[in-house]
Amino acid sequence: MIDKVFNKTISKQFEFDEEVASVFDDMLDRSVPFYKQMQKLSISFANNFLEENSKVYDLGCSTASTLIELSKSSQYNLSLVGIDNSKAMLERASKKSKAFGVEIEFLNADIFDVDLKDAKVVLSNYTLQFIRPLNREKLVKKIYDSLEDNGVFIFSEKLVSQNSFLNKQFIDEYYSFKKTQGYSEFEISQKREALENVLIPYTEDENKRMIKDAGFKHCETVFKWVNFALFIAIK
Ligand SMILES: Nc1ncnc2c1ncn2[C@@H]1O[C@H](C[S@+](CC[C@H]([NH3+])C(=O)[O-])CC(=O)[O-])[C@@H](O)[C@H]1O
Ligand SMILES: O=C(O)C(=O)Cc1ccccc1
Repeated sequence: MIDKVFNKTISKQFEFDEEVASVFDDMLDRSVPFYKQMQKLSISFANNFLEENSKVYDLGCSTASTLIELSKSSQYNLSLVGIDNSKAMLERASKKSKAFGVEIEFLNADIFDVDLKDAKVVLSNYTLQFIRPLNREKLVKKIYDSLEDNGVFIFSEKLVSQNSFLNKQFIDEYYSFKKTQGYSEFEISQKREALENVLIPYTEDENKRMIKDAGFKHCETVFKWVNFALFIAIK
């Protein structure tokens, strides 16, 4: 379904509710520059670290597109766990994975409440940005502690620039991108307001600092378009 969530006047904060879940794949595809390419890259980097029966967690799995694509691309039988605190998202995820014949264990829970044991790969695309700072740092430490030796954390995030002049250009570029994707100025500004204090982006350096502080030995930016980036962190 086509995303028209912000085509009407909205006074509440952004939520992953039934309405958002029902149009989510279209929303992500049209709102995140190079979303599909970054998803493909996260899958191919993940595949390099996986073997038979490896355990993979997707934190904030939404409708499970990444885990489904990962399973389809892998030569191995994987143990896949998708975690999301939105019931509406997981209902869709469950239907979709059944339709594709992919076995995934779904946990309708807060990421903080789940034990990520035996993790070889932890994926989290565009989800840390919704976790409050301080908690975000704690979560990344928990991911580090849960990963097996040489395990990897692959994540993508919306970014801000440290430089206020460039930051304004980042925002302008992103809004022109959204216009090319068919969103109106009204929809763009409504969504911006709804996301205020809900989506809290870090700079690229802050993300890398957080990863290093948690103990990861290496962190690389794998892909970047203006204010969106994919990172890989190796334990
Ligand atoms: N504390 C939390 N605990 C569990 N889930 C959470 C929490 N906070 C947010 N979520 C969930 O994280 C997901 C973020 S969307 C991820 C896209 C996906 N990775 C994709 O590549 O398709 C990104 C976006 O909408 O920008 C939503 O489904 C939330 O319900
Ligand atoms: O930051 C924005 O304006 C976005 O639209 C990013 C986004 C994409 C999909 C869900 C939530 C936020």
